[in-house]
Amino acid sequence: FQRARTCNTTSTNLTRSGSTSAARPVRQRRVGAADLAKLKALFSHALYSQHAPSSPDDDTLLRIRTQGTEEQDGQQWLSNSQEGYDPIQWKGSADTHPPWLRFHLGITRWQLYQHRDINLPALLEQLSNHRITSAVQKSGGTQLKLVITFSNYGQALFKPMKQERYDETNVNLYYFSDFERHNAEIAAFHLDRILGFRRVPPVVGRLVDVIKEIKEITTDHKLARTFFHSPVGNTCFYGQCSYYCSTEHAVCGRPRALEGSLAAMLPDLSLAPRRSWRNPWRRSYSRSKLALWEQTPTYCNAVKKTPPYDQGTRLLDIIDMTILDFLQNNMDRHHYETFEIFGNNTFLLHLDNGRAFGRHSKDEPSILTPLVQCCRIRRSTLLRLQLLSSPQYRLSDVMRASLSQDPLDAVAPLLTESHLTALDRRLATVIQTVQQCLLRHPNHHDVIYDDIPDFLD
Ligand SMILES: Nc1ncnc2c1ncn2[C@@H]1O[C@H](COP(=O)(O)OP(=O)(O)OP(=O)(O)O)[C@@H](O)[C@H]1O
Ligand SMILES: [Mn+2]
Repeated sequence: FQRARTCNTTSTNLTRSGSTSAARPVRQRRVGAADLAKLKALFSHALYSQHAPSSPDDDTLLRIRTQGTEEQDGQQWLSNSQEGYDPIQWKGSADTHPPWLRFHLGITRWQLYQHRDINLPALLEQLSNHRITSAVQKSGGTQLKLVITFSNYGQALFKPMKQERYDETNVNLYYFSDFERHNAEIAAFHLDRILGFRRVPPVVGRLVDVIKEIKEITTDHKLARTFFHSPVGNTCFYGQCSYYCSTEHAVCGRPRALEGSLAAMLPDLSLAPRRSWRNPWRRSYSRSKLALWEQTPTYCNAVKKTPPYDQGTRLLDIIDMTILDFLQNNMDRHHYETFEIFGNNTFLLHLDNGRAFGRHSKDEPSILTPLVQCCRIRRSTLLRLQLLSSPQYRLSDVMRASLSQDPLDAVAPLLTESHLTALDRRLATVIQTVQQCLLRHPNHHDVIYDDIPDFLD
C-alpha cells in the first residue's frame, strides 16, 4: 500500500487540474502488474468468447446501403469542409470510417460492441483526445449534461464532475435527489464490460477546458449566459435544467479544467429509434409510498406472465441489469431502453449510471429483489460471476486494472479502495442469493437458464 499514487502510463496529454490535492480519506492502492495480468487472463477466458451464433446481417443495427455504383457510394459520405470540422471522405470499407461510425455499424442485436473489439481502443482514444468543435446542452433529463461534437463529426454525452470522488451520498438524501457522478458513469462502463454484458456505451473520463472547449465554441446561448467566475477565480457554469441548475450548484473548472465523463453517443434516433420501457421493479420515487413489488413477495409471478417478460430472454436481461445495479449500488433504474428494430428479442441498454457508486459502506438489498423474487439467471452470467469471485480473477482487482486504463484515473483513482472492496462483498451476496434459490428449487433448470449448453464447466 502506498499513500501517493504515481501516474499511470496513459497516452493522453492531461494537465493536472489540482483537484487531486484534496485530502484522501482512504489509502489508495496503486494498480500493479498482478492486477493487469488478472484482467488479461479474465478476458482470455473462454467464458468471454462464448457468444450467440455469428450475427447474420439482420442482426446488426445499421448497414451501409449497398445499392448503387461504387462511385455513388463514395459520394454518400463526402462533405464540404465545414468550419472547424475535418473534411471527410468515407467509403464503404470500414478502414475509411472514423471510430464513432465503426462503433455505430458494429452494434448488434445482443451487444453494443464485441469482446476484443478492435475498434474500442480507437473509440476510447477519440473520446479522450479528439478536438472538440461544439458543446451544447442536452435537452430533457433532470441534470446538466452536454452533447459534445468532435471535428470528425463524432459525438459524446458529457456529464461534469459535481462532487468529490470520495464523497459518500448523504444518508438523508433520497436516491432520487442524489447527484450524478461522472466517475460512476466511467466505472459502470468498465464493470459492465467485466461482467461480459457490453450494454453500456463506451465512456471515458476527460479534463475539459471549460473556456476553450465549451464557452468559446458553444452555439447554445442559454448555456453561454450561465458562465461566471467563482470568488476564487475558477470558471463555472450551471446551464438550464429542472434540478440543480443554479449558481449554487454550478460546475467549476480548476481554474478552467473540469473533469467529466464522455459517453459515446448512440446512433441518432432518426436512424435507430429506441423504445423506453418502464422497469417492473421501478421504485416509487416518493418519500412515503412503497411500490407494489416491495409489498408482494410473489410479484415476479405476475411479471413472468406479462409480455414481453413471458417470452424470450427479457426477464434474464432484467436480472443481468439487476446484478449490475446491485454491485454498483444504483437505485435509479426507473426505465431501460432497447433498439426498436430488434423488437423484443434484444439486449437492454444500460444507460444512465450516474447515480451508481454513491455509497460504499452500505449495500442496498432491495436492488436485488428481481433476482430474489424470480430466482432466475443465465448460466453464462452466473459462471462469470463465479469466476470474478475467485482470487484468481477477483472483481476488485480486475476493476482496479481496467479503470487504470482511463486517462482520469491518473489524476485520481476513479473508484476508491472502499468502493472496490464493496464490489467483492456485493458479488458474494449475489452468488449466495443464487445458492439460496438453488436450495429452494430442486430442479436447477428452474433457476439457471442454460444459454451456453456447449460450454462445459
Ligand atoms: N450514450 C448515449 N447516447 C445517446 N443518448 C443517450 C446516451 N446516454 C443517454 N442517452 C439519452 O439521454 C437521456 C438522458 O440521459 P440520462 O438518463 O443519462 O440523464 P438524466 O439527466 O439522468 O435523465 P433522467 O433524469 O431522465 O434519468 C436518456 O434518456 C437517453 O435516452
Ligand atoms: Mn437519470
